[in-house]
Amino acid sequence: MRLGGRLQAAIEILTDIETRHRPVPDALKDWGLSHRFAGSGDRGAIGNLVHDALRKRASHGFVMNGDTPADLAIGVLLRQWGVTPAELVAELDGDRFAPEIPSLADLEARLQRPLTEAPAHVQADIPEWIVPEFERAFGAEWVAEAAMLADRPPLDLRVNSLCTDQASVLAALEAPGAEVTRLAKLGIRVPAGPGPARQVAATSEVCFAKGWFEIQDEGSQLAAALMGARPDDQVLDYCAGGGGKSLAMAASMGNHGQIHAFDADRRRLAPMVERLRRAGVRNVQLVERAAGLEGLVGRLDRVLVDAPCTGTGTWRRRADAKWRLSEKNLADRMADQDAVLDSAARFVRPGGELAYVTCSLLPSENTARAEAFLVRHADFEPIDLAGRWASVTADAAAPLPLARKGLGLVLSPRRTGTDGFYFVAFRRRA
Ligand SMILES: C[S@@+](CC[C@H](N)C(=O)[O-])C[C@H]1O[C@@H](n2cnc3c(N)ncnc32)[C@H](O)[C@@H]1O
Repeated sequence: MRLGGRLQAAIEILTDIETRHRPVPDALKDWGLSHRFAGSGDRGAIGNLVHDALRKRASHGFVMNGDTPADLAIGVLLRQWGVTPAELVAELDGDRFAPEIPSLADLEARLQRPLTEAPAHVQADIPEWIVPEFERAFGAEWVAEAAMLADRPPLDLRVNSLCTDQASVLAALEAPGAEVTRLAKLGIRVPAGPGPARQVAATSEVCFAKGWFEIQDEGSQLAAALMGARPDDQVLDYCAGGGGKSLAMAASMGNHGQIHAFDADRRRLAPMVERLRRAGVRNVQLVERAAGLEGLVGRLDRVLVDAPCTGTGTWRRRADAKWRLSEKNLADRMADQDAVLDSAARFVRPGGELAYVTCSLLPSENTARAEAFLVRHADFEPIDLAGRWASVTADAAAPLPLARKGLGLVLSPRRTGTDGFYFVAFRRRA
């Protein structure tokens, strides 16, 4: 396919997402099924156009003076992929599969509009209603922090220390630019390529099938490491989902001790069966029903609450979620977070630890929930994380990413080069 066909495809998919409220992966998949002639390079390029358009929907809309799917997709080419208006017009000329585009003079005029004239939330590419949360989280830095959530993310892998090491995975992978992560000790980062470049299909590699690595953002790897799980610990992963953090902790515990992996929605645990097998993990036990946890009340060394959240820290990967999030969603998640923390706290033994993690950057879901928990649970106290941060990070000079106000650590693309995560831990008084 030529550029015109790819552009037209992206416009159709963006229209589908907008008008039928379709999740991006579903819309891309449907398009692929009904256009089987498109090769993998075309699909990769079209996927990049769609994701990039959604990541920077507000700023593309401002500069292009319109936010139709065509405006956004053309905005990606001109503002992010380095295509000049003259090149675009010349490339699409005579291409019968290309969409109608504005004239060269019109495109050039639009690009004259400086983004610095846009309202701050447009420069930051976030919904306006959420600005106070970002201001509380980052003070004067909030626009720069939010804007980096609109960049294309890298692909991060966590090397499975139960069967190999970083050097072996790096040698086995055919991934241009892959290197060890700066902070996580077992991570490998494959940077995002430019423009139409396809992301490496890491899960198609033989070494993936052999269990050598998992796909896991560096921030998630750090959150799991900050749990500080030791080989003989009894651990509860109370919101285990597909098991990303259980798998990481299992490896750091050297397959010793025990991790009880629970999720209120037991169907979410299902993929873990295959992941555990592939990784050679033997110290994780799936708990499919809440009743199965009753014998563990007051007995666990460490309990992890990887809470349901708005996912604002992962907006680079799920840009459509950014524009769909509502104040009601946020309020619902906050209520879930209080409830899940209260339920999980019962399982911590005296002297044991409770960790609370979100992949959000909003203080309402992070520091505010941690502080509200301590008000409700006088038998817990916050843990100083400075020593633990120093021990789990590969770069001894990496500054402790303390929350701007209040308890806990805040990771973000700008602070730590990772997805956005919040981590706080409490000790139950003995
Ligand atoms: C952020 S995801 C977990 C991701 C997972 N820990 C990982 O690292 O791959 C949050 C999970 O919490 C679960 N959840 C929501 N409410 C819950 C509750 N009240 N009790 C336990 N799990 C809950 C959801 O089903 C979801 O799987």
